[in-house]
Amino acid sequence: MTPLARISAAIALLDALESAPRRPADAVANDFFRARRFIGGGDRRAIADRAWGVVRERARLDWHIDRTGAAPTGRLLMAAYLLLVERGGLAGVEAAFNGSQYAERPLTPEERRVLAKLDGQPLLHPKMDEATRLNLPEWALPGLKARFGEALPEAAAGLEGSAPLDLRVNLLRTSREAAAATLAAEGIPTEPTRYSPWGLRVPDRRPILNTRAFQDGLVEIQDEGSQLIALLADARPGMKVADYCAGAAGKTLAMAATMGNRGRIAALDVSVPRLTGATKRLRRAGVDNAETHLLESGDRWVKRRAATFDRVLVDAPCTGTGTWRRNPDARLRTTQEDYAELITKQRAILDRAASLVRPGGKLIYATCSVLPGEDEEQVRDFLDQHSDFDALPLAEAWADAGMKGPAPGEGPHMALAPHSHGTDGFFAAVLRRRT
Ligand SMILES: C[S@@+](CC[C@H](N)C(=O)[O-])C[C@H]1O[C@@H](n2cnc3c(N)ncnc32)[C@H](O)[C@@H]1O
Repeated sequence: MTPLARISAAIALLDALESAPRRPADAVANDFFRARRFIGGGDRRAIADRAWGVVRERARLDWHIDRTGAAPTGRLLMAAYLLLVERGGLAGVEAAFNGSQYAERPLTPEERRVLAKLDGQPLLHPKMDEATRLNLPEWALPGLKARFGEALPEAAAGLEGSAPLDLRVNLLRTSREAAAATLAAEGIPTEPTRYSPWGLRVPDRRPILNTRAFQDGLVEIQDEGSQLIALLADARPGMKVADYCAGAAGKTLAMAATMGNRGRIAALDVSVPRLTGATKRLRRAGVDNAETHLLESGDRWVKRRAATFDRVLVDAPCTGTGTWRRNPDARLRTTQEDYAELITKQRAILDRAASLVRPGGKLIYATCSVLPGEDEEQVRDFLDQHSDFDALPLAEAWADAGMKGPAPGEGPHMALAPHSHGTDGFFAAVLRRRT
């Protein structure tokens, strides 16, 4: 593909995203490329990079375009991106939209008028409101301010950065050192992660899905923060563990490893496709102490097993604000209403899951959100309603899990963020049932 054809295809992808505003962008992009199998790998990457670039900067580009009185079409967004982000100059944009074969048709007089107004403006305009300047949705701003205070600009920049590729070594199959050596022999250098004893970071995000190490189940892709949640669960050999909201079993796998494949894990979820994915991953990783169960309405599974689990991990559905750098479209898609609905849902899930914990057992509540409303405020409300549970200070939960070094933070709970920990934004609270 020529460079101009790639720009044109990126605009077509933006239009496809725009026509499915509630669908996750990566699902739309997968469909887009599946319908265009003639596009090769290098072209795909170039097209997706440009389209994601626009998605990342969408709020700021909208702000600029809105001031000219125009509507943000795919073509205008791309042209504004080339102008304001790539700083290609007006002549460069005209050249990209030159109407030659496979290139975009020339700019219309109206598009030219808009772009002439944007030409020379800084992307971060002094008149921009705080939310747009920081690239944060209005609905999340109060919560983010409460979480980060003075450090908000730094934290917002962290949530915009590019995410590293982290691997969790499958201790059922190998050691961290041996996995690193296997990957190095396949041309993938890695570094040990800062906090997780099982983690390897791939510094330049090389593709690893075709490596032997991955295909043989020696490593799984999992952000270091996510690994730490599984670690705090402190699941030990012989225990009975429930992974409530198990999804595709990311944390089930990690807990199976700390349990040395001994004891039982129930991986529970309401989604059939996710549990199907979980079953495949468990097999590939050689886990044989876990079973999946689909939670359905009217299901008596939870009731029948009340107060019988040593550990219950609730990895609750959330706004995903902590993973915005991986899913830049989520900050555009999620609304205030979604946020309110999720808070209600999290409360119900936590209540139900808590009934599974035996006296003396631990309940771990986790999200990939950095908003206190989904995190410590949920924990506080839960503890107000459940006098039989106490919060375990992070340092104690960390030590319980066999960790010698300092815990990743000083607060009562674990609150990770890209700018402070180099991980995605995650929250975890460890609660112990007394009676
Ligand atoms: C954050 S994701 C879990 C990710 C997973 N633990 C992992 O590490 O890969 C949240 C999950 O909660 C599930 N979920 C949503 N509502 C639920 C409910 N009422 N009960 C149990 N699981 C639910 C979703 O299907 C989704 O898989």
